[in-house]
Amino acid sequence: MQDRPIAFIGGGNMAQAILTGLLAAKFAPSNMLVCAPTLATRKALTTKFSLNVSEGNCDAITFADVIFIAVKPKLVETVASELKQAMKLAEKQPLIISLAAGVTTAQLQKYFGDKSHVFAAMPNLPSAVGQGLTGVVAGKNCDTNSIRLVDELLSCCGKTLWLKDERQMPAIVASAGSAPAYFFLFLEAMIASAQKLGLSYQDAKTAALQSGMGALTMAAQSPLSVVELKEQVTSPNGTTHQALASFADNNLKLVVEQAMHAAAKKAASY
Ligand SMILES: NC(=O)C1=CN([C@@H]2O[C@H](COP(=O)(O)OP(=O)(O)OC[C@H]3O[C@@H](n4cnc5c(N)ncnc54)[C@H](O)[C@@H]3O)[C@@H](O)[C@H]2O)C=CC1
Ligand SMILES: O=C(O)[C@@H]1CCC=N1
Repeated sequence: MQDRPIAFIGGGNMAQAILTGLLAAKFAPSNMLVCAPTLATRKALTTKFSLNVSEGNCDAITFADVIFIAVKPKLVETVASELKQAMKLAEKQPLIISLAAGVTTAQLQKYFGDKSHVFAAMPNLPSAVGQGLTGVVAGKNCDTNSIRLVDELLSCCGKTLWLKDERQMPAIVASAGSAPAYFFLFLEAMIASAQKLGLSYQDAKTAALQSGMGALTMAAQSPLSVVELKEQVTSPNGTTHQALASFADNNLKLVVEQAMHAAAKKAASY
């Protein structure tokens, strides 16, 4: 699998996160092509990863048999019409894996043609460190072998979640695609508060990060529920109780619910 030629349309944040995950899983940079319109991006990518770059998206068709679409959702249709032409000329049906939020397999099938082999995937940024979560749905023409291949590829970047019902995709966008940003925001707020309480930036960051990593590791490994773990931290009328009461007064759960609904609603709007 590691010697398969793979191309990316778009070389931004998400393409680079998946690339980093694949390279860490021993994919050869010489088997990777990134098609990016801006010279600065192409130069940065060659310097950082020593892989192939091209200004023209259609080079992806001759180069690869797996193509990640890593442009903004609104650009997928435009990019697809370019690639569709090249696919016709080359008489090739590469596997198309869209990373675009909210773009469905039915839309992809329409953009790339009825015979195309499309996957709608929703990864997240921790793919770069092998800790990603990718929700994924296969289009109607994808056979067992291509599903297995896509699963193996995405698994190089973390966990995969194959959705039985594509209507769940906005929920995956809200709870995985966008979610790393919620944790970064929470860390940002904790670091700033710890500084106000007297810690240096570095100590505040260490305290927040180590507590976060410790809590997430426990939540992943413990047989106890997150509610039970939370109770283990909370002494009756102690310090944690005061903090949690303040969160409750400010309706943190509702704040989170509203934020995730807003993300899901946006995903369903593309
Ligand atoms: N950033 C994230 O955490 C996640 C992003 N995604 C999805 O990944 C896709 C890309 O997002 P990001 O990487 O964050 O955006 P980005 O803005 O970092 O990267 C997009 C890249 O596409 C390039 N581009 C623009 N027009 C192009 C064209 N016609 N042909 C080829 N390349 C073109 C841009 O130069 C840019 O480098 C989006 O659809 C987004 O929904 C999905 C999950 C997580
Ligand atoms: O913010 C966005 O639209 C993209 C999709 C999920 C994460 N980033």
